Amino acid sequence: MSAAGREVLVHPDKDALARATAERLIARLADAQDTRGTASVVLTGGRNGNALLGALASSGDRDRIDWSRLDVWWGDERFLPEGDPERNHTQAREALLDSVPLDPARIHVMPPSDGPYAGDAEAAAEAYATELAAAAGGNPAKVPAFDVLLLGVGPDTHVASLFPEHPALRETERTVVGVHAAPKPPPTRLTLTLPAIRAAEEVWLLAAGDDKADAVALALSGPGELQAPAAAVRGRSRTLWLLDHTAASRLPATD
Ligand SMILES: O=C1O[C@H](COP(=O)(O)O)[C@@H](O)[C@H](O)[C@H]1O
Repeated sequence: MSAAGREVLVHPDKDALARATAERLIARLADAQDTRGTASVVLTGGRNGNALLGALASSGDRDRIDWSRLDVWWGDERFLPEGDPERNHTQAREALLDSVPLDPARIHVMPPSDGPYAGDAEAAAEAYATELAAAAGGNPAKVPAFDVLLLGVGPDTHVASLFPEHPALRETERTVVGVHAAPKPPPTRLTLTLPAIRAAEEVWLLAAGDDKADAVALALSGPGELQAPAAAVRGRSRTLWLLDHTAASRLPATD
């Protein structure tokens, strides 16, 4: 199925979606490493992102990825103290990162709220932007050309921490910004901006379950970008919507 340049793949249920996406990601990252020596992935938080990481951890193929040559970044983070169970980093560690031999220097965590940027989300965002720019290798986008950037889709169509009608969505210069008064807790967050997301080679959006069906239908119906952030993201070479049957159930029927 294709919707305005996007590919839409539908899996039977949430578990099948997580397993199939894990295998797809292993193949994509291993291929990048065969070609270039290294690979990069941008992780998402949320239920589907964590289910994917769990499926990666339990895949028999997982060591086709050379974990020591993988750069791991985040698309957004909840601005909370280090180790807080609601931080996307904490959840990713539990689901996958603590069980694979990653190079600690290649795990690029967004700063917590209790470190050197205590309580200052703007300073934390700037620090992450600096880290991205240092790894960009001359890319004018000031971020690396990520091989795969993963995004969960919220029930309101938010992706990363870009919420409908929020100021962060209008950002055209900075690659990372602080988000304040987010409609989903916690209210303070850090997020990649649209220009940073659109610098990725491939963007993969994940959605499963009935509470995502309206968001998926809206985002793929050609809405305004401020109204539906999920409609505003795309990869340079590929934009892939990876859904389960329930999340896809309100899309228009195709022949
Ligand atoms: O808060 C967040 O939510 C979104 C979507 O999460 P889900 O549980 O509704 O799938 C997630 O993509 C984002 O990274 C996270 O910070």
